[in-house]
Parts: sequence; structure tokens; C-alpha cells
Amino acid sequence: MEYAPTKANVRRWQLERKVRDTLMAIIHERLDAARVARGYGTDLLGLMLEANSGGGKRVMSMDEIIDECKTFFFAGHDTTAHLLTWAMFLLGTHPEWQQRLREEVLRECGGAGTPLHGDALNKLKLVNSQVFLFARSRLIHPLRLAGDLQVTMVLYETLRLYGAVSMIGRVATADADLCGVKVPRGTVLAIPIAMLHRDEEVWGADAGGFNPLRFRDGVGRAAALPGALLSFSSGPRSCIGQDFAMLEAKATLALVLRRFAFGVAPEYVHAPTDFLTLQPLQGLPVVLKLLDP
Ligand code: HEM
Repeated sequence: MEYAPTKANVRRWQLERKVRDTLMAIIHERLDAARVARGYGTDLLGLMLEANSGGGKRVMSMDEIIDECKTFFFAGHDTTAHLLTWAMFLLGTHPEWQQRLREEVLRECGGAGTPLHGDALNKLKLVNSQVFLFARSRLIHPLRLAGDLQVTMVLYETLRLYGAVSMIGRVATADADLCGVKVPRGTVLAIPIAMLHRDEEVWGADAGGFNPLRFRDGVGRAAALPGALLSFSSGPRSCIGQDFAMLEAKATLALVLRRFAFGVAPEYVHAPTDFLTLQPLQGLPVVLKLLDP
């Protein structure tokens, strides 16, 4: 499709060109390194370059690799950044929970002087990836695991109240009947996750409030319906990066909690706004206090 060269479109093309050039620079760097290392590496980019180099059977084109990189960057960056932002907001406004988490992190990972190595992080990581893969294949809610730590409970509660993705869409592939509502094949359905996450019939009378303890017996038992937490969606097209996002968020929170006590600054304006991801309209100013080492 052709687009008119309006100011907005020209800016978009320039931006797209810049993103493409940046990605190509990263890819060329990897291709150069691969000549010495005799392999592309085992991360996502390495696997895609391997698929691109398959001689006569080239499985992925360079354009497809660039598109995948953009998808992962877009899907993975702001979502996790805003999970951390809202977790900071909720912990900043609930200092008793902040202190509980700090004690847990110090107990499991040691103080600020102790490097945050894999073993310590694993203690904060109870979303087991094998269970996750099994769950994906069986269409079971991938987060339904019991016996979690408080950091995880706080992150789930943050995802419930201020999940980065407020709405997802699906197309009905067959005629359906949703509790008496006829849905013809081809209908586009909008699933309002943010609304469903505050439904008192599902989450109880305190659905609007911050209560991480609702997740104390695992995600599946936190609400009247086992698959009620939809922050990472559900089923075969659910978020492929959810384990990574939870681990990244736990690691970052652990690093912050060990070094700082924090509160929300008085100039903060509470205006959650959906710009593709849910974010505070005017940012989240915080006041940090350096803790004794
Ligand atoms: C808190 C962080 C995150 C949240 C709340 C989140 C949420 C979601 C949701 C709701 C979907 C489904 C969208 C739909 O059904 O239309 C999705 C898909 C996806 N996410 Fe995430 N995500 C997060 C982090 C990440 C990270 C870190 C990555 C990559 C490293 C990632 C990669 C993807 C990809 C590739 C898809 C598409 C999967 C597919 O279509 O099969 N996400 N995410």
C-alpha cells in the first residue's frame, strides 16, 4: 500500500529506517563474530541466523529476522518496563509490603554487596519453564503454580491491577454462542483484560484494592475462575516471554529493594493511560533513600 508523503509518514519512514539500520548493524556484528566462532550462538538471534544460512533451504529471510527482532523488542521492552513502574508505584504507596519484600530479598539473595547470581535468582523464580511449556501445549493457564514467594505475589497483583496490556483482540474462527450471545464466524472480539481483572464476581469484594495475599496459593486459586489472570493472555498465542519478564522484573526489584527505600513523590498524578501499554500519563516520580550497606 502506498502512503502519502505527509509529515507524519515521513517521520515514520525515517524512524523505521533508523530501526532497520540499527538492527542490521547488530546482525553484521554477529555475522562477523560467527566467522571466528564458527557458529551464530544459541540465543534467539543466533537461531534465526542459523535458519537464514541453511544453504538451499533458507528457512528465514533477513526481512523476517528483522521483523521478529522488532516484534520481540516491542513486545518485551515497554511491557516489562511498565510492570516495574507499577510495582514501584504499588510498593511506594504500600510501605509495609515494600519492607516485607526487602526482608525476603535480603534473606534469599543476601545484601547489596552480594552479587545477584543465578542460584539466588532461582530462589525468586518459581515459574518453572518446563511446567510453562507443558502448560502451553495443553492450553492450561501457564501461571497456575502454587506456593510462591511474596515478590511473585506482588508482581501478579501488579499485573492484575495495572497489567501492561489492557485489551487483546481475537477473531472467531467459527460461529459460537457465548452465554446466549451469538457470535458469528469472523467477528472481531475485544477482550477487556483491565475490566475483567477488577470484576468483583471473579476476584471478590476487594477486587479494586491491592492485596497480594490473594495469590498466596498460586495464580489458579486467586480468583473464582482458575484462568482469571489474563495479563499474559492464555492459550497457544499467550506471551512467549512471560517467564523471562517475571525473572527480569524480580531481578530488578531485588536490586532496587536491597539498596533503596522509596516512596512516590508528592507531585505524582495518578492517571494510568493506555498508549498501547498502560503507563502513568505524567511518569512516576519517586523519592529514593539510600539504605545502609
Ligand atoms: C510484563 C511483561 C509482559 C506482558 C504483560 C506481556 C503481555 C503479552 C500479551 C497479553 C500477549 C498476547 C497478545 C495477544 O494475545 O494479542 C503477548 C504476546 C507476546 N509477547 Fe509478551 N508480555 C510481556 C513481556 C514479554 C517479553 C519480555 C517478551 C520477549 C522477550 C514478549 C514477547 C511476546 C511475543 C513474541 C508475543 C506474541 C506471541 C504469539 O503471538 O505467539 N513479551 N505478551
